[in-house]
Amino acid sequence: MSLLNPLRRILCTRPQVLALTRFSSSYVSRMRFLNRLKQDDEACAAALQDGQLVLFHRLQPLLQRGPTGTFRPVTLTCSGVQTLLQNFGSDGPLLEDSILIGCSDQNQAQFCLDVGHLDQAAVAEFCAGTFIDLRKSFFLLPGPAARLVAKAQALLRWHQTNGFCSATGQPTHRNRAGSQRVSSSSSSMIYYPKMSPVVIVLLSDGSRCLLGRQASFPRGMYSALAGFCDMGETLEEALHREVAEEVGLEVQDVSYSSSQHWPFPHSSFMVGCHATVSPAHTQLNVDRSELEDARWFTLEEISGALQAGVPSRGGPPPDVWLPPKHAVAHHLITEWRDRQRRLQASE
Ligand SMILES: NC(=O)C1=CN([C@@H]2O[C@H](COP(=O)(O)OP(=O)(O)OC[C@H]3O[C@@H](n4cnc5c(N)ncnc54)[C@H](O)[C@@H]3O)[C@@H](O)[C@H]2O)C=CC1
Ligand SMILES: [Mg+2]
Repeated sequence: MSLLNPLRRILCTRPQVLALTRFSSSYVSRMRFLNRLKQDDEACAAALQDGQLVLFHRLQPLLQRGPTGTFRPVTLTCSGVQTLLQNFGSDGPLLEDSILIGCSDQNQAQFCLDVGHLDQAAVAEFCAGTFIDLRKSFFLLPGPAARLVAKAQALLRWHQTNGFCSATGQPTHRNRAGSQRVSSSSSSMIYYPKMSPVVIVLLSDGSRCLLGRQASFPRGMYSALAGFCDMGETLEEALHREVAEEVGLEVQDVSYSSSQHWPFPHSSFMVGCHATVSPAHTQLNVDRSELEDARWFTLEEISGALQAGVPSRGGPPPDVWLPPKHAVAHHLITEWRDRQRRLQASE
């Protein structure tokens, strides 16, 4: 099979002019465009014809190393995917399984498609890319691309596991964009993709911050405390409860920092907060069934660990290292370090 010619035809090498680019390229126009595609199946089908597609194979995204050595998702045109499917003897309707995931800066609708029924190595070779496990991909890709493939994989997974109505057992059917599924029974129940809310908190006693590790974490990695919100709880209640359960402390002030969609293992909505405990009450009582260890860390220790970064594979990991850049835990720890430095400088 000749690689280069089909490749040239199928890869999106430059932005295409869209019928729908009559909108201005502003953020508001893009968001309204996307919202319309979720509601209007015909408009969505038309946008797919001019859209970009990111391929997955059994939930692994197809990546490619760019000229500067950085990874990026392989992006194909609609006709490119059709060519690929024909080449591999797959029939046309599969393209309709694609799911809307976003809109490029050039107002081009972005979709994802899982070709898990095709030969993985052959598709990868055809597209001059590699299918890479999502956890690895997430940290190889730059931020916006990492978020896009994480969202895509979460949606693909949700569709693959929500084919039936949980009330009646009848099949569910998706809309064109893949933003919902409706039960085919008389109940017409509508299902939307789900995320589990998780609160993640960096505790400070004024001069130190608290990090913990679960036995399942990679060796030596410490992170901020996190926990799933229970039904009926506010975020603040979940935060107070998780800290009490995991390390036996009572939290004082809480402030919101930032949030992120976390695809591992099953789509959590992480809400990142800072909180304080009284310097007089910092004695830990760690629940060893939840955490293998939890400790207070000084500014020097945190600064050093941030500076050292994530250990490379192969050699023995350091005693303590911190979550990588794309994790909200990393963001919280960096914010704390910067705030402590400012405080020290102003003293
Ligand atoms: N992005 C980031 O920076 C970080 C993300 N995380 C993520 O936060 C999440 C929660 O942290 P944990 O300390 O594990 O939570 P956790 O302290 O609530 O303990 C997990 C346990 O909670 C129970 N649970 C209750 N509701 C659940 C639900 N909706 N889904 C799954 N389990 C549920 C299960 O028994 C599970 O074993 C994890 O998925 C982890 O990957 C954790 C640290 C850093
Ligand atoms: Mg926890």
